[in-house]
Amino acid sequence: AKLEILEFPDPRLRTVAKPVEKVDDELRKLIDDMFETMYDAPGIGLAATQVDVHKRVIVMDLSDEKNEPQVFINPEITPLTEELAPYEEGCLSVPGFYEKVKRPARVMIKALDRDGNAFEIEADELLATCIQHEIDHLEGKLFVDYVSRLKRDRIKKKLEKVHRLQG
Ligand SMILES: O=C(O)C[C@@H](Cc1ccccc1)C(=O)SCC(=O)c1ccccc1
Ligand SMILES: [Zn+2]
Repeated sequence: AKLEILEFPDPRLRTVAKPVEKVDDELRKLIDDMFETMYDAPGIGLAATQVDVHKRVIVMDLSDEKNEPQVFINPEITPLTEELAPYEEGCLSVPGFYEKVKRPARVMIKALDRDGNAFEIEADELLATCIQHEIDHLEGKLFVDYVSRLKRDRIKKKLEKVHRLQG
């Protein structure tokens, strides 16, 4: 089922997600619903926090054909370089706004897959940017936290107005 995506400045987006205890069929149902929600948005990533489920689960698919789904459960990230790479990031929880964010260019990710098996991958380019953006969501952080307060307040005002008009 398609899930509702929370939008900034909803305070629930600031919740710190808890580790997954058990990778079971219930969790796999959530994962499938997250993929359906992400592909429909459309987006290339989605963290459980964004659909108001505060568990450390991320789904991603960077492919053009939308046929390379990736699942990261209880992800742990380690920067592999001090080099920072800039990227014009978007966010399904901050619709219509894009801001340049600098993040470590190469990272190591350790996580569980949808069957609960541990894996480890090295990421660079968009995969590195996106996984760091998603892990931020699990920590209650948003990409707007990296821009000036002035810019963040402008984005907040604009989205609050849109939400008021939506009633
Ligand atoms: O809010 C999210 O986590 C999803 C976000 C992920 C992300 C994109 C770009 C840089 C960092 C993180 C998005 O998917 S925003 C939408 C988007 O970027 C996109 C949508 C369709 C095709 C390609 C990109
Ligand atoms: Zn986001």
